Amino acid sequence: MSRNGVVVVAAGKGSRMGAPESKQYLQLQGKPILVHTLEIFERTPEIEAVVLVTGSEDIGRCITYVEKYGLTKVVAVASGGEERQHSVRIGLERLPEGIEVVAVHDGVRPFVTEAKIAECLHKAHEAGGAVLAVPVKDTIKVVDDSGRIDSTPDRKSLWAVQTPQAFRLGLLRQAHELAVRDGFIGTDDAMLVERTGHSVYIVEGDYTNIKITTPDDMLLAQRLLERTQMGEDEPS
Ligand SMILES: Nc1ccn([C@@H]2O[C@H](COP(=O)(O)OP(=O)(O)OP(=O)(O)O)[C@@H](O)[C@H]2O)c(=O)n1
Ligand SMILES: C[C@](O)(CO)[C@H](O)COP(=O)(O)O
Repeated sequence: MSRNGVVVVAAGKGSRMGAPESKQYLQLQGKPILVHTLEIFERTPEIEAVVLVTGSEDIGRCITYVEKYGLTKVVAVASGGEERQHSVRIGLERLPEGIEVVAVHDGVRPFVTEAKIAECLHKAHEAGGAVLAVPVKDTIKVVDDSGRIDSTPDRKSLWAVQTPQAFRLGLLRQAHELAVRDGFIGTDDAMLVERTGHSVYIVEGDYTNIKITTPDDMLLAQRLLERTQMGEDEPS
């Protein structure tokens, strides 16, 4: 059996949510968003170890959640960095020996499915790097600083990427080292791996795998959770 781990990053401040506390700790049906996310990885048989990265002030409550919710796969709770990329790098250092493929997942994406996690891991074993993504539905414009539309890229080639993003561990570590060397900060891990020249592949995901970012997303998340619990439609 292949050995896979996940780094769940949850050290952000949630400024766009504008809530009194970081959004990963907001409650959805009586449980923090982050716990909903961690429970999915707990249930996913392909995942052996979970490293949770959070704010230094939240380490204590995360350890309490690990015990309270029986999150037996969590092997470390680490203190994150200034940017998401720094938090990922810190998490990579806390994985157990022998992990071959690591997934990186946002703590605020609580609707990813076990099946999509498995598909992403499988593709990363095969190709080195794979990310969940969905085809863009809107027409996208490139706009300059004055608000004038500069161009309209062909939608056929545009995908909105999500997490998990899975990579062979050595490759992702090398990509992070290169980014540090060059002073490069990216908004996802695939960007760092792309810079190494290694190919990263898309695995088609679900539109329901949202990143809870703004207050509107909380309303949607509530409805998605109800739907999941009622065993309604398949994810879209
Ligand atoms: N220094 C950081 C910044 C972000 N994250 C995590 O990365 C994920 C995606 O980031 P985002 O949605 O941008 O979260 P925030 O940075 O918290 O939000 P905002 O940009 O609105 O402040 C979140 O789970 C967040 O906690 C992190 O671990 N460390
Ligand atoms: C990694 C990510 O969730 C992929 O969509 C996204 O890039 C995170 O970006 P953010 O700026 O931290 O929201």
